[in-house]
Amino acid sequence: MTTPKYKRILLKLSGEALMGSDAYGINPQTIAGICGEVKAVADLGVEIGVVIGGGNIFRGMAGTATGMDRATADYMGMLATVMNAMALSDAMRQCGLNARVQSALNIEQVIEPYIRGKAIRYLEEGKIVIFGAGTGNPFFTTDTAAALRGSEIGAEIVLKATKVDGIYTADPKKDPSATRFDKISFNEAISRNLAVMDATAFALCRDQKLPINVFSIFKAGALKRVVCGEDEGTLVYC
Ligand SMILES: Nc1ncnc2c1ncn2[C@@H]1O[C@H](COP(=O)(O)OP(=O)(O)O)[C@@H](O)[C@H]1O
Ligand SMILES: O=c1ccn([C@@H]2O[C@H](COP(=O)(O)OP(=O)(O)O)[C@@H](O)[C@H]2O)c(=O)[nH]1
Repeated sequence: MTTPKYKRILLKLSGEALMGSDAYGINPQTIAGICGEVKAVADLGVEIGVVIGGGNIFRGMAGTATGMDRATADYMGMLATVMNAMALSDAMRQCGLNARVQSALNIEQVIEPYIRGKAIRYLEEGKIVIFGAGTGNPFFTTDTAAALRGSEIGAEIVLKATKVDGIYTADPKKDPSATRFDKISFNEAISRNLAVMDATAFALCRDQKLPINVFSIFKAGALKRVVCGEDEGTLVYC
């Protein structure tokens, strides 16, 4: 059996990863595929915390473009991540995984609040914990929520699952000549202003000495390869 390199991980799934080829929302085949990738890692005995984005439903910055107050738009974005968290937990249940959702915003009739000790207990019991509502604060992103929750639960690494297969010298969607880094230090990633992740998230992980690996969620088996310490995506190190 393959031996995982990490005992506990924090997986950040971008909201847009749930869209598949749709224009917005959640694509059932895509979410089922992602659950399959997560199951392959859970079956190795790895403890998994998940932070889910909301960009497939609502993005705060898009709201402000229409003149909406930034904080109001950000709260709407956080509620979007709650919907994704609920959809993901249900899809996980359908593929035989035991998941719990916790929310950084209080909506007790819908999901339980974020309680760090309880989240850690669930992880120890082998349950997957999905953290909804980001950090619970406007002006932040779910990447920062991943850095925060990853630090809080004592994860050994933050795995950022996204649409690109690593960190490039420039946004590969806009610049076809961009080249991929195998690894990059936090300081270089921050000083190069790489838009793949926000500086707050990079800085928090750097200060907590929590490495990040950026990889493609659409590449079959990539998540398992990262967890097993194989060369996949881009590693951000201290
Ligand atoms: N230097 C870079 N290397 C890799 N991806 C980058 C870079 N700059 C910008 N990106 C973009 O960042 C996105 C990954 O961030 P993510 O949070 O998943 O996306 P979004 O915020 O759009 O949901 C990629 O889809 C890619 O287009
Ligand atoms: O701690 C947080 C996390 C998220 N958001 C809001 O929720 C939206 C969705 O999160 P994000 O853009 O990080 O999702 P992703 O890019 O991963 O799909 C953001 O645009 C913000 O408006 C926020 O205000 N605070």
